[in-house]
Amino acid sequence: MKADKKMLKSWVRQQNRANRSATLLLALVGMFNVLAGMVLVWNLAIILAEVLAGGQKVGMSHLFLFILASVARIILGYVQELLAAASGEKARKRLRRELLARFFAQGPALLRHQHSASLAAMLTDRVEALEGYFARWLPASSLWVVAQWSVVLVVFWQDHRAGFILGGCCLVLPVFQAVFGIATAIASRRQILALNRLQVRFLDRIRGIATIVLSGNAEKDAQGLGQAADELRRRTMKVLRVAFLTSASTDIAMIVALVWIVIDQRHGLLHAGSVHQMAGILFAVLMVPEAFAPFRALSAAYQDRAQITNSGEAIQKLPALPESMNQVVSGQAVPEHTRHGIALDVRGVSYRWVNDHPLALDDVSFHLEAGDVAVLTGPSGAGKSTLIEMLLGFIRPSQGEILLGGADLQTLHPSDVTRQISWIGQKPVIFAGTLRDNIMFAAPEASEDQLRDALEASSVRDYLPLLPDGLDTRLGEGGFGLSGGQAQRVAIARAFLKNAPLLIMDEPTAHLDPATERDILVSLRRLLKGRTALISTHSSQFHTIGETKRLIIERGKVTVQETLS
Ligand SMILES: Nc1ncnc2c1ncn2[C@@H]1O[C@H](COP(=O)(O)OP(=O)(O)OP(=O)(O)O)[C@@H](O)[C@H]1O
Repeated sequence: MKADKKMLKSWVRQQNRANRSATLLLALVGMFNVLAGMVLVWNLAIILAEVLAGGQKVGMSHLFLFILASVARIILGYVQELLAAASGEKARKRLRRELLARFFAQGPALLRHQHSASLAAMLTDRVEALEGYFARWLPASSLWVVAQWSVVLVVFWQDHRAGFILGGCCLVLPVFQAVFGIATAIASRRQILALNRLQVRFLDRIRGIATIVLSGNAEKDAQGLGQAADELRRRTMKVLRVAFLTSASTDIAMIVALVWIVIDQRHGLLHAGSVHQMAGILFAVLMVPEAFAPFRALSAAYQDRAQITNSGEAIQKLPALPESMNQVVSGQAVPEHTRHGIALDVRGVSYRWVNDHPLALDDVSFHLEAGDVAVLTGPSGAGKSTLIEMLLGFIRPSQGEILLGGADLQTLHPSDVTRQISWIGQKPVIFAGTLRDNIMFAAPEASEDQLRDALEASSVRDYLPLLPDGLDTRLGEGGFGLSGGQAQRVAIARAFLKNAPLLIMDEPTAHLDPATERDILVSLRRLLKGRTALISTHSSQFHTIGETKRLIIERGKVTVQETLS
């Protein structure tokens, strides 16, 4: 728990450092704004004193300085807004890049312990909610003490008694900050948790809409959703109430300072000996709101501060980037492959998902020569998917090593690993976009000739006439749907285009009927030529695909390892 807090603090410090120059620039502009405010109020006080003294001509220089300071404040305020928006946007872009890198480095393993709705919300809502932290909280927190106490000092220099009163009232503000700050942090954290619960619940319901309707539970489920939405509403109202109380307490302190100074200075106000004396008292009174403005900006951004802790905690739960992603290994080995494929060596590999649970992989060893086609079978839960995730580089062995083309997977940059491997899973992901986009996604730089060959070899060409716009038909959410077999051919076409020397497949025909499976096997046979392959499957049809090795895995151990002639 303590270690988590330490990590969170260091992450927040790292974010603050990354935004330091923008924060300092904003604070500097804010300080100029405060100085312009002093010039404005001083000249206004003199003009008012001259008018109140009766009949005296208003000095043109004071009027000019008053207008100049007013225009300067408008311009500085505008510049502040622009800089704040730019600073918030830059920080959000940086965070999204960091998050995406972590998501991609983890791959599918991430979805085993995080809900996809939480991940989507983290990348969108949570990062968006940090805008205020970078754009408002950081500049306000670095400016408020300096800005507020320079106003108090200037008032003190003009009128000692008024300066003392103003300073005294300002001293109670940190107490309010401590009390309401804790309350805001708690309320805001509860609001985020309620929002997350609603998002997860909502996405689950949308995905399972058919199951819910067919089970006759639609109304009950809608009530559940309504309750979750109501909880979020209550939590949000609580955050707003605390924010209102913080703002009201600052206003009370300001009114007390104002009334106190006016009562204390009433004799001077009514019987001032000179315009200068009257201007001094008016200046002290008019500067009261200016003295409280920096704290008001700070308390308005207090909710934003709570967001960084909430988001930071969620981001910290994500696994860190693998070290090889952050460092450039000089002189690192490069995997070697031949025109037959690439060699794969798995040596004494073990892995445990959860401490105290049995090993998911227990001292697994096997060797594939370039061009070998290994069919991996075993009962459910034996460790096939765990092995595949490890070969794809998403998880790392706790013991043993994996050599790809003679190079240790651990020492390779993840992009070097992915270049060597094509992966075909049970259900390929079809993105919203055209069929062409979906296939070219594997190799965006591929030529039209290469695309044509991939369409031919994968048999995608066979169903093109059935699609309304052929290759340009829009697929995915809101687009045209593909059957399981057609979608799997898209995955095979991607693998042809990528042309990687190692093919890894995880039950590529699991959801297909026997006839479609046979068709897919024809395309896969073509794909296997000149490549090494490891195919995890429950289907006996794969024993006819040109298998050269047979591996059986049970309870995390390779129990059978045969080389076939
Ligand atoms: N994220 C995880 N957290 C904890 N345990 C896990 C996790 N993923 C897998 N396991 C466990 O590891 C073991 C191997 O699971 P794995 O998914 O690799 O089996 P499999 O052979 O691919 O099964 P199937 O054929 O059903 O897909 C199982 O006991 C499983 O419960």
